[in-house]
Amino acid sequence: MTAAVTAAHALAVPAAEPATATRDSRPLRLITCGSVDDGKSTLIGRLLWDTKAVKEDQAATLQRDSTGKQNDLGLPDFALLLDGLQAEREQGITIDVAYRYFSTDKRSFIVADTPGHEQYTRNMATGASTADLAVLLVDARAGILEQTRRHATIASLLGIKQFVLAINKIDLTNYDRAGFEKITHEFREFALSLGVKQITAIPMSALKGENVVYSGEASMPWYAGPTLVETLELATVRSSQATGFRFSVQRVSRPGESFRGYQGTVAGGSVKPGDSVMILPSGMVANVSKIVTFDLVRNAAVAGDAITLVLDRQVDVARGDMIVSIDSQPQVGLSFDAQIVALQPEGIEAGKRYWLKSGSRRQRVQVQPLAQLELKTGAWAPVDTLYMNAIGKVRLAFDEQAIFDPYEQNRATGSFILIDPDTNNTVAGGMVSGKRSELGGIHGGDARVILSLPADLADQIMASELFANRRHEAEVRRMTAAEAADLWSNAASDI
Ligand SMILES: Nc1nc2c(ncn2[C@@H]2O[C@H](COP(=O)(O)OP(=O)(O)OP(=O)(O)O)[C@@H](O)[C@H]2O)c(=O)[nH]1
Repeated sequence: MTAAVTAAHALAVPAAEPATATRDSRPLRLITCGSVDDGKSTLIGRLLWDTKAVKEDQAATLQRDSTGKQNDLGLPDFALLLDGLQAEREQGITIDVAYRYFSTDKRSFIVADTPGHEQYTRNMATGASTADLAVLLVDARAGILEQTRRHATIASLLGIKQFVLAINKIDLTNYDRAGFEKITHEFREFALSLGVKQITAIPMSALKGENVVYSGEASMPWYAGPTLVETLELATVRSSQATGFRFSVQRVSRPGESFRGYQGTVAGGSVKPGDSVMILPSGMVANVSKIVTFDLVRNAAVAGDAITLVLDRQVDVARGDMIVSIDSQPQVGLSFDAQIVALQPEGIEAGKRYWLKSGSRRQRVQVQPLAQLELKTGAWAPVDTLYMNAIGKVRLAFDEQAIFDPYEQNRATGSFILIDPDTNNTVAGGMVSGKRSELGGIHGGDARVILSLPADLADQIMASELFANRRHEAEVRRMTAAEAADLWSNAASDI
């Protein structure tokens, strides 16, 4: 066993729990992104190795598996550290993301380790990416690619404001300073169009460990900036979000006649016994009488806590309902605007009905693509279909009241995935920007169709839909075809 392995063991970080930091008790969460082969696995492996987060058994396996594959420094192939995860993934469909923990004496870190583009975007969108910072990997020889722009855009849509541009494999360009500066400049220009200002560009060799944990000064005397880990140590952890109490009911627990509790995870804000809450979508009101966890009665719970909530009266609460604070409520409505990332080759078709899943809620939704982001120019172009990997603005039209917060206010209650009912595939991940204030529900999207019918028949159809779906907010309008066309083009230009 080598000295390095012994040290690694001494400082090993438990796989299931983040290490406790000595200064900032909140770990910094980061994601790494880049194109295939930019060196993501090598970088994460290097981070774990150089911060001594590799456990003895892993280190021994790594040394063994790397035999014959060492780089010119005689170091193992760090990407192999992550291969175990791939095997896990092949066995089960539920593991989308693994979190790797490492720490320095200043703070602890959680890195979301997601192989491949598809799962990666999916996890961003389902809220697994609660990241404070994104590390964007670029191959120093290739520079900024469309994938770099896409990942930067998605990360910024997801509210990430701190970026590290890791210009990797700099050793393969002979540590070329001009090349590094050119890539940095190009990325800064692009990032400005996203409104991203906090960018640290670092020339790096993940393979050789230069400017990752240890300085690369010997090879790059021209670079006086921080290493990756120094940057991460100074990054800020996002403050908690701006919504009130949010609790999505996952299970109604009725172990006996006298006890009825609602189980789930707090998705925003906090709650304590005595608080007045509202159950959505019914709008019924109750007070919290007790908060229970698996072994304790608690006097408060905050975002992230898994609890059973007991109310002071018998109210009708079902799985998928949301219990919220009375004084700060989410938006309830039939039509919302959202931004989505299409994840499957079949794309997102106008008017097709999908399942939308957000927290424990699952609802039918009709999706109307409105515009697609052109990655080269940053402009939004009108579209009817969003193909794989496209980032688009859409309108969501529901049959029954939907409940969301704008994503920027609450990542959990503002994000969703779309599932194709025919294939059961997750076809998109999305973030809600807000409720539509104009025509409610399906009418915004369907106006063209319904209004092309004779006016009284249109009224009849709308009235029966209103009745069937309890669309309290919907507005029945009688219009001429020209008015309808105007309404539609105004709505389309309003995206
Ligand atoms: N010379 C050099 N090679 C590197 C560096 N970083 C990674 N590599 C090599 O580049 C190849 C790809 O690295 P990976 O870490 O597997 O890349 P990845 O981005 O994780 O690739 P995927 O897992 O396929 O997405 C491997 O052969 C690495 O050894 C570097 O800084 N310098």
